[in-house]
Amino acid sequence: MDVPGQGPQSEAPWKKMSEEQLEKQYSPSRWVVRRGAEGALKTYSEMGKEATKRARDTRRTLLNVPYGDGEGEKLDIYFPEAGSEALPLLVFLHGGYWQSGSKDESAFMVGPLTAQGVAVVIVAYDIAPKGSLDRMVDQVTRSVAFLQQRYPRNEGIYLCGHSAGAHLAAMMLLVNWTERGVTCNLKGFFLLSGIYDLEPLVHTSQNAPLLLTPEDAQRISPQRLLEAAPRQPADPACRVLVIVGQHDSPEFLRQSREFYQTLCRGGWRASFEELQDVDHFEIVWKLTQKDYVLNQEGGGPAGRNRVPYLLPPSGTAPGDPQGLVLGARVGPSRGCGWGEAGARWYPPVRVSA
Ligand SMILES: Nc1ccccc1C(=O)C[C@H](N)C(=O)O
Repeated sequence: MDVPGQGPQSEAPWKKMSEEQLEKQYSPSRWVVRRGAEGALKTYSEMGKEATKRARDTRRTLLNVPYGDGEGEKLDIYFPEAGSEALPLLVFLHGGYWQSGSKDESAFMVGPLTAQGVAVVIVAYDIAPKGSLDRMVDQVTRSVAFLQQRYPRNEGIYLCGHSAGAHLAAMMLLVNWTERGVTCNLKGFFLLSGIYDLEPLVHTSQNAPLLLTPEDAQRISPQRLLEAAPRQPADPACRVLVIVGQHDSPEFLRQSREFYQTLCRGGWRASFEELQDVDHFEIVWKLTQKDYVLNQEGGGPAGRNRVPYLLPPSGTAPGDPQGLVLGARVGPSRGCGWGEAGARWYPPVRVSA
């Protein structure tokens, strides 16, 4: 399958690793630098539960909205104060290696984002062993189509996924929405510490409930699918922000970097950030904190050293593009951007300026 010198797979470093090394690379909790492995998992879970409780106690919600007939096909919607259906929707897909986690402990970003006028949707999907990876991908696809149909006046759907959830979000880059009978207003993807090539996992203990074969892994790996058949975004303005933590494992860093490069080659408006001083779990639970870099406001004058992420630009003039604005790191940035080294991202108002 792999021809030397033909793309990242040919020199994939994981192929030279021992079973033990590979196991460690794909155990995010073994790379954390604070709290220890167990402490990191515990804090992550506590933060998620607390944030979800707070979100449900303080926000206007629609909980357990069915997006399909399956028992597990439910999503929770958290609304900002101002009642309108013309809102940007941030849709979150939780992590947990497709075998742990739930929507009921994953409402991390609801506080900071709803306070800024964004509706947040947390999607449940059937984790293994109940669900197969194919089923999860199909469920997430249907949840996004459902949201578009239920909120046709939305100001953009932004998919955010963490870890395994970033894989599921990335699979949405490949969906033919027309075949699904919808025109999705997908405006952006925030992929946090994701896995985009599943093949290495086939050889780790994580595969026990997943039962993936190398062929399955190939079929549902966005990295492999996009390498084999580059696909263009339906909306050329749609952006993809690939983010990984400094204290993710080298394999996780490699996966993010290579996925980002593949997106660039395929003509996507992609950007890559290695977020300093955060690990695989902090990268997402810190979304509970309004001063976290990923919760900083988008927009603002060009030239300021700001990193707009998950929030809409403030002070946008009427008629300007609304919605969430993906990263504009002003300063040295890695990789190809829009095909040029050191490319920057600017909010839409700046692009045309
Ligand atoms: N609970 C999670 C939530 C989100 C992302 C990963 C996990 C993991 O548990 C990963 C793996 N089992 C680890 O111990 O590193």
